Amino acid sequence: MNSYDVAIIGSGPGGYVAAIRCAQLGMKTAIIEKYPVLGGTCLNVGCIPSKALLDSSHHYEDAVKHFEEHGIEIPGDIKVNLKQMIDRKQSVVDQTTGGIDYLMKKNNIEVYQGVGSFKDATHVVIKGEKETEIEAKNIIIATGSKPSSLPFINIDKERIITSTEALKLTEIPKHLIVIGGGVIGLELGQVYKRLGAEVSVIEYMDRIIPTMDAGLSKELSKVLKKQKFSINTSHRVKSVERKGKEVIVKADNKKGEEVTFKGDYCLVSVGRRPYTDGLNAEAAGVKLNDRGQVEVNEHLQTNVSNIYAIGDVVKGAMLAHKASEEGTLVAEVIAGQKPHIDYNLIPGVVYTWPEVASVGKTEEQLKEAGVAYKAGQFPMRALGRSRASMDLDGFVKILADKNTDEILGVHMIGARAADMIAEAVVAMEYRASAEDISRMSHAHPTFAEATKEAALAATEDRALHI
Ligand SMILES: Cc1cc2nc3c(=O)[nH]c(=O)nc-3n(C[C@H](O)[C@H](O)[C@H](O)COP(=O)(O)OP(=O)(O)OC[C@H]3O[C@@H](n4cnc5c(N)ncnc54)[C@H](O)[C@@H]3O)c2cc1C
Ligand SMILES: NC(=O)c1ccc[n+]([C@@H]2O[C@H](COP(=O)([O-])OP(=O)(O)OC[C@H]3O[C@@H](n4cnc5c(N)ncnc54)[C@H](O)[C@@H]3O)[C@@H](O)[C@H]2O)c1
Repeated sequence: MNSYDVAIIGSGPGGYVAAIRCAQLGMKTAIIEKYPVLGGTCLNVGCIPSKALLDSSHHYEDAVKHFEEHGIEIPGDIKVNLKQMIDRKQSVVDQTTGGIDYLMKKNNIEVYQGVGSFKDATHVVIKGEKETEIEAKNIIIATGSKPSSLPFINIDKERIITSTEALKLTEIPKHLIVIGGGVIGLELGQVYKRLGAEVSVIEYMDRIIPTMDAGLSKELSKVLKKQKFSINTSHRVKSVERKGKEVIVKADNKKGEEVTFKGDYCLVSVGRRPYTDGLNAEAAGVKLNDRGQVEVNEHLQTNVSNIYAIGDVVKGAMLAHKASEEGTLVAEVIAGQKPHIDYNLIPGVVYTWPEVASVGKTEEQLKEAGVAYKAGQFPMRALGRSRASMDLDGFVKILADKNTDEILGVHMIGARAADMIAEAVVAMEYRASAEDISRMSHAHPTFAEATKEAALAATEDRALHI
């Protein structure tokens, strides 16, 4: 039987990063993945394919709506070739997952294909083409998550679908009904909206992206409505029914009135659930909590001391970069180091256009905690860079401690906010004040100038260009 210092179950951004870090630290490492392709949700049916489709559909929308204004004329009709778009997405995925194969080989990590199932706290049985058993001193559970649904919905994967099917449709929906106005619903809703679908979003809470700063929800809602999205907040979905090619969704609005939505596809994007099916965690004595997550302490150690868990299968934000940070942390803990993750500084991004990005506390959280704070906000439309590219929507908002000026949260919506948020993460990591950012030179013309201007506004209400 093969023995390892560490065996990792699951090869998503949590598992494969943990494997690389373990190998870098000199540990004999194995990784077990149930699918023939490495990379997990993020690389195969998550982050990467969704961004590939967002990019393609963005190009199409630009060509149809904005090229003429830029002085670019395309003779004849501009058409979508959905098959080519989906094929390109798949080739991006294939290149990316191929890169993980290369990294496993480069780091001498043994890859096992099959479902990993605990036999006991130091042995895992791998049920693939043949059954193999391995032994490991330490085991990391990185089994991720799966889409969740509502009890009365039958996901048929044809017309009533999850994100996985939405990434490989063979036709553009005429009317896509999206249940859940969170990250997946809005990103994939925007893909099909740009390609010509009518899109209706049904959200249970009183605003879309309800966990982010309310200012961001409001601005994104405004922009999406301008893009002709139908946004229906405070709606409680009560039935989803398929009749041939039609999907009928019934919901109660805020007043308790029944509202009926009729479309040809319905995307269910109401969150994801931790995935431990087939893992046989009980054989190792590993405890799950009542939400189905693997229970861990601050070192991401389970109740069994040599078994750790990371990523979507444990508490916290279900984000690829959070999973990867946890993978690194656990590898270093096993190696006897004392790493640390500041969860407050894990940024969150929604890749709609305009992009939405956040780090730290929201205004709602600061108010609830009774923290005295000041806010500085700067609109993207006041930037030369925004006018040059015609990306006028959005703003950057900086929240800083009223007394010390330390930055407590940064919330932005606008072109390239996903990349711009990195400056805020660095600043907060070093406990910068708003004045620190306001005194740093930001290249002109860039979208990042909005961050400096928001910092000036937060420091002394002295933004320059407004
Ligand atoms: C449509 C979509 C878009 C997303 N976009 C983003 C984004 O832009 N940015 C971002 O940060 N996050 C994004 N996410 C979330 C991101 O994909 C997850 O947070 C991330 O993949 C979690 O990583 P993980 O390693 O914990 O688990 P996963 O990536 O889910 O990987 C778990 C792996 O474990 C395997 N596995 C499970 N059980 C077993 C077993 N018993 N034996 C062997 N293998 C097993 C699974 O097959 C899977 O490959 C997106 C998600 C979706 C669905
Ligand atoms: N850009 C990114 O980082 C990215 C992209 C996609 C997915 N993800 C991750 O994947 C996970 C799942 O994404 P998601 O969009 O499914 O979840 P989410 O939690 O972002 O959004 C789910 C939405 O559905 C709403 N909802 C819940 N029950 C409902 C109901 N009965 N009726 C109507 N609305 C309801 C919620 O209020 C919420 O707004 C998220 O945790 C997210 O972090 C991240």
